[in-house]
Amino acid sequence: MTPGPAILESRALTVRYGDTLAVDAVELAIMPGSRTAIMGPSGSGKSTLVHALAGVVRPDSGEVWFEDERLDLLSEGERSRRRLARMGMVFQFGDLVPELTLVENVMLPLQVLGEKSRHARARALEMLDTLGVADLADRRTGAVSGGQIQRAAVARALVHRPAVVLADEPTGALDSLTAERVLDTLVAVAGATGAALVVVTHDHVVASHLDNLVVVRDGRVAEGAVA
Ligand SMILES: Nc1ncnc2c1ncn2[C@@H]1O[C@H](COP(=O)(O)OP(=O)(O)OP(=O)(O)O)[C@@H](O)[C@H]1O
Repeated sequence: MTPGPAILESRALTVRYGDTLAVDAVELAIMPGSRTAIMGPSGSGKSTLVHALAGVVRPDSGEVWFEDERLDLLSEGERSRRRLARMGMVFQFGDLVPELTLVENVMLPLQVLGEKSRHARARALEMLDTLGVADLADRRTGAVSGGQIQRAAVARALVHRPAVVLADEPTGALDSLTAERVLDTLVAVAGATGAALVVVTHDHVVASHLDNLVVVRDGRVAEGAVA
């Protein structure tokens, strides 16, 4: 099969955990620069789907295409390199390294890509500034708020200008006002860098900031709609 115009695409993607069919023959196409919400009941397979799209979880069958390449056929090391270089990930609790400062965390993707420390630091500070937390750059995660950690996590996910940002409940641990602000910034910065955005969420307010809605039920895409 030839790859389509999507930047990230699954074909008959299936993931099992033992007897549990977590993702069941999912067909999903993420277009460049698009903004997609993935919603559905707890345990319906949203996280597993996103992790399989990111190449973290290898499918039992089916295909994952990323930038015209079969991600699922690559070795773990190659998948990890593609992910670090071309994807950004944001999780519910930020997932920053607590021993590092915010700026050191945001520098990580650039350093993995071989950028010199001085340049990486300058770009990381710029991105933290865009997210409104540059003044906290030299603090560790223990000394800032949850909303500020999520801003730094968004900065880390976008600093290397990835093609796609995959976010799994990125604002799930925040109060609704902070969540909305973080999400607004995520959408704006992803838009400015041209990254496609895929956000798993339980929150209809969060989904309303995005353009496409994918509903997952029992591991299947139940519905795809353009808001
Ligand atoms: N590591 C694992 N080992 C075994 N089963 C798992 C594992 N991870 C997920 N599952 C199962 O796979 C199914 C899908 O889980 P998944 O976490 O993808 O759902 P979800 O829609 O993201 O749920 P939630 O909204 O509660 O985070 C569930 O039945 C879950 O119990």
